[in-house]
Amino acid sequence: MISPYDVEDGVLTYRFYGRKNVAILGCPFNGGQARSGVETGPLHVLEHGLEEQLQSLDWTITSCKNLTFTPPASDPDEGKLKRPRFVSESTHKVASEVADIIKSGSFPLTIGGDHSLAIGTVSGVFSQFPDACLIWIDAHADINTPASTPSGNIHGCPVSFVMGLADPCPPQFEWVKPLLKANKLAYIGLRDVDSGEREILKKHNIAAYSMHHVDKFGIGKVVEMALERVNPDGSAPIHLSLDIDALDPQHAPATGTPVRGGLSLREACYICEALAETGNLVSMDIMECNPVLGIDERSVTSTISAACSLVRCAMGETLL
Ligand SMILES: NC(=[NH2+])NCCC[C@H](N)C(=O)O
Ligand SMILES: [Mn+2]
Ligand SMILES: [Mn+2]
Repeated sequence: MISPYDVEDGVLTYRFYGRKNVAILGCPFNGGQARSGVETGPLHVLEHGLEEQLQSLDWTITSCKNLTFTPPASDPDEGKLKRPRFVSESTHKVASEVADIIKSGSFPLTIGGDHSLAIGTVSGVFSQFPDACLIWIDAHADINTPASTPSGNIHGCPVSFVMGLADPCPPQFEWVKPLLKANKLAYIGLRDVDSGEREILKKHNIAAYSMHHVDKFGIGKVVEMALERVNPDGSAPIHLSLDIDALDPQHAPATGTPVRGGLSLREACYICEALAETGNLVSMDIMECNPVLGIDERSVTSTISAACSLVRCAMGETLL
């Protein structure tokens, strides 16, 4: 049984908040990887009408702001890591914004930008909800360490940073606390995992459901198993970090590191709905939409509208 949920007059309860207040945090940031354009993701998602869509789901938008990120004048590589200062300073800012949003009683909805931003969102959420768990929906595990990263792109490393696996911790990231424990993390949608990452997943016995598991068990069972692993008694707050490349490129082609054989739109929607159903969702990231990489108007629109659909599902749409 998936953890119980409260439905009152057909409206989902978000039990860690008194009312349905959401603060949208646009993060036009691209420093965690090499392809420009991902910084325009938030603008496209908002122009698609996300605010109105959330309002029609009875959410009050308490704030909607875009952060600004300015690259430092000098930012030499730290070992293999590229743009360590830019990523560190930017994600530090995101962490404090997310923490402030939660303190003010709103649900932080963070729109990226590349997935290195999750260093900030996870740090912010776990500073306020120390017993939270993290559901990471992605083609990639993003758990490379500074030693294992094949690319040096920090968007492939955020999970290792928030778990404190980077040893030694790069000096730029000393502010990041190891708030995430291995038994509080579950992945769904994996299909492009580096060999170093595979070792880390095994060593720490992290709940990782790949596309193979989705095919084998079906998405309903996979979500149930994932929640059972990270939230066995159903009481923990949940942060959802969603990389749009978890979707099959058929549905979300405009992204920097697409991988074939991904989640159908319905499977991804189902994950979001099931998490909403728990009533325990406290925060969500939607990352890695890169409109510049769409080959035509249609591929951009399908990517952005998929992102908006997933947000709406997590914010209670289909159960209303
Ligand atoms: N957030 C993402 N799209 N990450 C892709 C990571 C790709 C690869 N594993 C790397 O470390 O570079
Ligand atoms: Mn990815
Ligand atoms: Mn990712």
